[in-house]
Amino acid sequence: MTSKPDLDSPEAIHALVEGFYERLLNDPLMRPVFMETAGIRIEDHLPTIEAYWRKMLLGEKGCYTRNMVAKHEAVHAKGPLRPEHFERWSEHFHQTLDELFSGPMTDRAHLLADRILVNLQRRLLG
Ligand code: HEM
Repeated sequence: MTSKPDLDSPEAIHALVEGFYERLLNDPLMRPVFMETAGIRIEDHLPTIEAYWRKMLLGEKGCYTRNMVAKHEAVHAKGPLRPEHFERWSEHFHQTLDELFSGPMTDRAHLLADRILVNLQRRLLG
């Protein structure tokens, strides 16, 4: 068995985001939230998500400075997010991580995602 790399570089984060969004956008529950409700432009959105994770995991400063909660509040106002969206987001995120990476930074990404998701869900759904 070949060991997997850790999620410890911008290149690794790029691969994570590509793999994660491939799953999200092929999922009939999740795709409409991104493509219809929010109407994202993939070519703008994916670099934003990468910047967010570079900030969170690599501590890169200045790359992501927006208010991500407000962004989700705006999506939720246009088309309500439900508990199953949060569950599915989480499944895809953790599965992508497990498939591609392992190591201390990968563990940290699993933990961070859980923590942020719980907070976001509480803010949006109460
Ligand atoms: C139910 C679960 C989630 C759904 C359906 C969801 C969906 C979305 C959508 C549609 C956008 C695009 C907003 C826009 O540009 O109008 C977005 C942006 C974003 N999401 Fe999520 N999201 C979820 C959970 C999360 C979680 C748990 C995180 C972090 C761990 C996260 C991080 C981000 C970030 C950083 C952005 C970029 C915001 C910006 O443009 O500055 N999302 N999300």
